Amino acid sequence: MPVVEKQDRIILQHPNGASAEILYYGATVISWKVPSPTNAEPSERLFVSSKAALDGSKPVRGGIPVVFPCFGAPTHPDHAKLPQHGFARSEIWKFGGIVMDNEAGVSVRLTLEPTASIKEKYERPFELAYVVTVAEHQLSTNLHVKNTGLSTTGHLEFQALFHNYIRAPADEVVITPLHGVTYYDKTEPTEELKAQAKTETRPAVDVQNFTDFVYENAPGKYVVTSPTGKLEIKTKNFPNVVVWNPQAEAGSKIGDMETGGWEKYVCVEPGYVRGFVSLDVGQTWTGQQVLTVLE
Ligand SMILES: O=P(O)(O)OC[C@H]1O[C@H](O)[C@H](O)[C@@H](O)[C@@H]1O
Repeated sequence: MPVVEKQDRIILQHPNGASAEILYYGATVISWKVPSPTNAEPSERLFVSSKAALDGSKPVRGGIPVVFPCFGAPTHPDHAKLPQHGFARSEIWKFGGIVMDNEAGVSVRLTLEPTASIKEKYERPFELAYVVTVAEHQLSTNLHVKNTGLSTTGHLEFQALFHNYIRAPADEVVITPLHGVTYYDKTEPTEELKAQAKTETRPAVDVQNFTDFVYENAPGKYVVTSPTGKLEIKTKNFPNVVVWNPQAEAGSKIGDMETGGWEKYVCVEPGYVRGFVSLDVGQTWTGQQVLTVLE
């Protein structure tokens, strides 16, 4: 059975060995094991902290949390009552059916509509559908956002991001090609400095120091390279990418981060987080990423 439904999660199994696990909580992909073109033995490509809560008590520290409708602390009046990174990563999604189940890919849909707990803090009408697909060397995630409102409720304004925790030795991993791209540095101490546009000068971006950079007008296709593997991230409708690694400086202050966890991953997070997507009534926006194992 290539799609296995358990009480708290769905497991996708591709006939050639790749697999993924998705929690209903947050629609969080918490495991992606995949063979590489040169090694038929599937290996885990995502990082999940051993201290992460997987029981729905708090967002998962690792895997691929879905960030919606705000990235970071809310800045839009519609999001004012929401926690950091919004509610999508901490709500229970529904199973919306199998989309595809063959050699080309094994794929399921999860859905989220306003629940009582969302309505307490967020009033906009919306529908989310999240489609996760496992192929031989690939994992694709697609987020479809629909404005289900009436003409009187107006535009749906939101941010969205896939918070990928890519398993890799943080002292050796590099991300390309970001040379020449404008970015904002969230590690700066003041709001004024955080808002200052900088230009990336490195041909290959590393995270050997505490890094929390939001790249603007990013190329949409990235390669994450380390001695343990090479991964391509190809995106659609995500003009930004965030590169985050807290290193010991900030990582040791994160309650659900295992000791030294920051040495084991880099977050490369495609998103729409500078400004807002503005969706007219009845319209749907789709953000997509395709992760391909190259080595
Ligand atoms: O601790 P969390 O709410 O999961 O956020 C973890 C991190 O997410 C993103 O990468 C942000 O750019 C960081 O500033 C933030 O620290």
